[in-house]
Amino acid sequence: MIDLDSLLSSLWPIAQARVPDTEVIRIEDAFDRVLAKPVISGLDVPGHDNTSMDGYAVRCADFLSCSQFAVSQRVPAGSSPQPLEQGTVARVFTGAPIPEGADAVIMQEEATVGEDGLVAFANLPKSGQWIRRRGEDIVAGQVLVPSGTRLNAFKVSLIASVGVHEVEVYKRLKVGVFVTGSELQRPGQPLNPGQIFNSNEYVWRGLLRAMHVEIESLGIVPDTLSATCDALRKLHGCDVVISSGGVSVGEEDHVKPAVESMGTLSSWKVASKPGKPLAVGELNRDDGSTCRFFGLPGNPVSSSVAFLLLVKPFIALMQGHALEAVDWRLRLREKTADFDWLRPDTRREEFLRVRDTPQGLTLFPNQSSGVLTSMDQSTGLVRLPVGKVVRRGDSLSYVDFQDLMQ
Ligand SMILES: Nc1nc2c(c(=O)[nH]1)N[C@H]1C(S)=C(S)[C@@H](COP(=O)(O)OP(=O)(O)OC[C@H]3O[C@@H](n4cnc5c(N)ncnc54)[C@H](O)[C@@H]3O)O[C@H]1N2
Ligand code: MOO
Repeated sequence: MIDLDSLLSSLWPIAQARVPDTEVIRIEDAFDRVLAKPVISGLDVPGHDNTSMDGYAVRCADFLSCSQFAVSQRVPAGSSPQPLEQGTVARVFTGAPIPEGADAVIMQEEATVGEDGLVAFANLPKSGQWIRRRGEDIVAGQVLVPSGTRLNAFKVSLIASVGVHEVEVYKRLKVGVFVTGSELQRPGQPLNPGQIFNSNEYVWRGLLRAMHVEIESLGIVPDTLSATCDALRKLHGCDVVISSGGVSVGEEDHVKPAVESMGTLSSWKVASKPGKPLAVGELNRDDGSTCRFFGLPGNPVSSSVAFLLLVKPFIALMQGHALEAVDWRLRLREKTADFDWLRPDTRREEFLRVRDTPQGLTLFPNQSSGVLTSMDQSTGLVRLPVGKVVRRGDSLSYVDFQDLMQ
């Protein structure tokens, strides 16, 4: 039996060593993806000086000698103006380019057009007023979005604003999942005697979705060696494969032999409660490459805890996230126990489901690894060293589910 710290230390470098593939995709498809190559603007935005108001483009110096002006040209947005004739003004509309020679815009609300068509203005213009300058938003050559950025709506819009329609992003990780157990039934289907519903898969699905990975699920796989081997063969093209159940020592537990027949099993027992039977290994592909495999225990709490402590951080590291952001051991905080725990496990460290309250940590009354409500009703886990007796008032290491799930 390997201790959890040793297992994590052996796994993290494997995840970090991954060189991610990239692909070029259209910006319409780029939301939530991570840029592999920076987007550099090829142009200035705005591309020309333009007016931010409907009104008149003027030359301030003309106001020294004139008080009424002829309108020498009309410039809608999207047109290309002539240089401004001396002593005249140009009718301009929001977004229109400023004619060469003009150096201010006067809003039309401040203008009066006489019967003779000449325009007079209520106020003298200030040089530069109501002109949006070329490049005031973005300049050509500027790194608009650096690589490593997850693209949200604003960033994709920014990329579109400089006319780029394709971006190079990291390929999404593909995670294959299946659950083993002939007793399992899909939610929504009638339960036959002795059957239970598959709930484990939904913890993974929820957490994997937030990690923006691609999920390929085979759903429920019967407890036979051939069905388990088939499932592994179908999924071994994925980056990571996760299963639950069938990793203990019973005759119905086929995951270990199935993995051994298709690759290697590096460990299958962790000194952790819950989550002791845990098959960690790799599956060989035909081209000589391998795929990571995690066979989690079937018990719902064991499967959830093993996923949170081990699989989720592993995948996050593969995605290029920093170790400091991923390793939950750095999020452990000292909190006071508001409970006694007098019969600790003498061979495995324990992760107790607790609630963080103003009085201290309270213990969920049923710590059985089959009791899924203990996850839902708790706020986090206490990490207890092997054999540790807890008395009310003791200081304990606590990690919040928010930190584990984010
Ligand atoms: N003789 C021994 N028996 C067991 C040991 C042991 O060391 N010696 N370890 C126990 C521990 S600890 C755990 S954890 C479980 C793990 O067993 P498996 O991974 O082989 O899981 P199963 O037997 O297939 O299932 C266990 C339990 O969980 C339920 N289950 C399974 N899959 C799902 C699912 N997708 N959704 C909801 N519930 C699921 C299943 O019906 C069983 O009740 O082994 C102990 N036994
Ligand atoms: O380790 Mo099992 O995961 O305790 O129930």
